[in-house]
Amino acid sequence: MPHAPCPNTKLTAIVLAGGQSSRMGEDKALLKIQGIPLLESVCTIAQACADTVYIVTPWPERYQHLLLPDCKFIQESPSSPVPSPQSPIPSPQSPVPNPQSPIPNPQPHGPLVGFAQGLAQVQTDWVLLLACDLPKLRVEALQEWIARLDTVGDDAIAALAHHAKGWEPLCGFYRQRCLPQLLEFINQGGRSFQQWLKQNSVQVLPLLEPEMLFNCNTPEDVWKVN
Ligand SMILES: Nc1nc2c(ncn2[C@@H]2O[C@H](COP(=O)(O)OP(=O)(O)OP(=O)(O)O)[C@@H](O)[C@H]2O)c(=O)[nH]1
Ligand SMILES: [Mg+2]
Repeated sequence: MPHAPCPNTKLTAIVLAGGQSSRMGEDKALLKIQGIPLLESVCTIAQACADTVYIVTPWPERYQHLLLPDCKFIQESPSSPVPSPQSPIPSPQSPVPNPQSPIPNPQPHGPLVGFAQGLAQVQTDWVLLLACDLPKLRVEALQEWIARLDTVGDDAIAALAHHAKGWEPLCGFYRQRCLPQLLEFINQGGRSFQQWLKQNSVQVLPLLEPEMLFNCNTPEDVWKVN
């Protein structure tokens, strides 16, 4: 049953779907978990939490057949890592390439650059960033986090869960106004979320349901959830 959107939440969601899925050996976004492609389930949850959902990917044509009502594709630009006045990234409304045309397979820049290209389109103060490989996401847990955003200190650029390996960057919240410093970090060659976050103030979100962050990277991971 679809969840009702959070009232009064001016939030945008960005779902990243441009990874190589090299450990999985097939595109994780299309992988069916309990019969539903992962990208579809993650976007359904994103829509229950946010007013606008963007999917950042270099290959939107791959996902056109999925049930993604009202999600907007942002086609990741392969030639320019970050948006600049000379090379604006296409607007989310711009037509996606004809599926009949040859499928480009550019080398992706990695999730940090994908995120920056998405963030450049965002109009709300806060953004929920999600990987597309999170089969155990829960709307209620995300909504609990959303309810805390009003209390996040002004100096924090993000509100994220923290675990033994560091911040969980691909299931959490960022302030839109962090874009200039993110672009600066990327322009200096930075590509690591953890390195970028180390340079900034980040608020910790309580991780009440650690299993929610389980991400499906290998075929063995799929057996655990299917
Ligand atoms: N838009 C975009 N998303 C990316 C890019 N690289 C990774 N992602 C996404 O980031 C999330 C986490 O990616 P990983 O779990 O590291 O997966 P991956 O890079 O696809 O897989 P591996 O090749 O096995 O590391 C997934 O949602 C990926 O689709 C990128 O260059 N662009
Ligand atoms: Mg992963």
